[in-house]
Amino acid sequence: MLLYDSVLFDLDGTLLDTLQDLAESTNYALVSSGFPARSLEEIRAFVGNGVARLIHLAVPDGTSEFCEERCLALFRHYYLDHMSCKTEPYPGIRELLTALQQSGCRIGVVSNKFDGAVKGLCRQYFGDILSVAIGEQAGIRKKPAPDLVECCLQCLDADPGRTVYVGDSDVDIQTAKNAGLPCISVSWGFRSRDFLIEHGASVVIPSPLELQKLLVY
Ligand SMILES: O=C(O)COP(=O)(O)O
Repeated sequence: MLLYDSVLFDLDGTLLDTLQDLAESTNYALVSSGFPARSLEEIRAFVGNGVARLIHLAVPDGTSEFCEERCLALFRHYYLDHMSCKTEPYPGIRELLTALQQSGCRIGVVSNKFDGAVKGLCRQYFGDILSVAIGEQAGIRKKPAPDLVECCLQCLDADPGRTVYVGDSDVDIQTAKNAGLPCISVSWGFRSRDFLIEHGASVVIPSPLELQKLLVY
């Protein structure tokens, strides 16, 4: 039995631990641009609002728009070639997705990462378990605007009244709210349980196995 007929997942920090590859690509772009590298913890805090925002926060204050754009282009190019070097699904995620799929759940992914990388990573790690994976693209506002979620609901032909959103960040809590969906926050990703509660999380789940027990029973 399913608690919800459809589940929309965030990608980075929720399904996949992408932090090492994001950090290495960011530091490649920074150092190639003559800027100092950033620590893993700094980069963890910068992720969640798309790669343009990540690079904007990572470059030194006062960097010109031209240099920031060039750094972003270096990042994108390098990341596409290195995005699955150290990236892995969190333990228990494949089992969770398989259990949902076998129970007939519609599963979508909604990410602020650029669309090409989102589709590539989802194909590589989850094959056809996921029905739809949507990332940042021209003409659709990023999360926390509800646009990507609405697009995903449409592609899945999902009933919003029977759908839940699952994510690891404050951006995800706000996105679910803006889209009118219930939100399950998860604390195995890039943000702590305390941070999520401070940012309005009503349900925080500590592991994919616990989430599986909640969603499939
Ligand atoms: O690129 C990012 O900021 C990460 O995006 P996500 O957490 O929405 O998957």
